[in-house]
Amino acid sequence: MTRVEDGLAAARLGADAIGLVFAEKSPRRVDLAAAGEVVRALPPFVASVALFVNPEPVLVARVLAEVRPALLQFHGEEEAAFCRSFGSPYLKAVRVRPETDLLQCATDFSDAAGLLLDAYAPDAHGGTGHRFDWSLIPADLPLPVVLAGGLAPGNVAEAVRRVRPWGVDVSSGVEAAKGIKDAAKVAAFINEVANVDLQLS
Ligand SMILES: O=C(O)c1ccccc1N[C@@H]1O[C@H](COP(=O)(O)O)[C@@H](O)[C@H]1O
Repeated sequence: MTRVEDGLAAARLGADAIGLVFAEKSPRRVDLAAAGEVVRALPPFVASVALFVNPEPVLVARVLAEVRPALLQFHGEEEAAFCRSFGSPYLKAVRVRPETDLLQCATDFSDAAGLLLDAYAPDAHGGTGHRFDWSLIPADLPLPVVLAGGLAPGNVAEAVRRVRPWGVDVSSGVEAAKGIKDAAKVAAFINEVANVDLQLS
């Protein structure tokens, strides 16, 4: 989210959380002042998540102090000691390809709030709109999974049925333009998730 109105619209439509990108090269990058406005406008119980790619510790510290996100999300090559060094709950993003050992990732980041599983792309750390082969996700991962990567209203129901993640994360699949959300697409996405029949017994 780069705009208060997009954050509020997502919250009203039922999003559990919104993301703020602080990655240097992202077209969705938001500055601290705008991010703070988005977070302060959110209603109760809607979480804010600050995304980073190999950040300088001072940036994370400033974001925590000035924006006060509920969660940190690391999309780069950060190690667990770095992720936990801020004393805030975090998600570790893993870009999945066939050789990725997700059970080892869960061990390495055992104190993470969860693993965010995204598509691997050689030239980007996220926000690519690419999906990955969901069958690469072991059924017995000992951490909550947040599924990301190329999700959109047209495929999220299938993703939820097949992967049964703790949460789903979408960026480019619900945009009108980079950094600008399309409320109709956000509504369609959330509606699809809400209506998945998981046939729980
Ligand atoms: O959105 C970005 O520009 C971005 C940049 C660097 C790291 C992560 C980024 N976005 C996150 O990537 C995943 C997947 O996005 P998409 O739905 O495939 O576009 C998601 O967590 C985004 O928030």
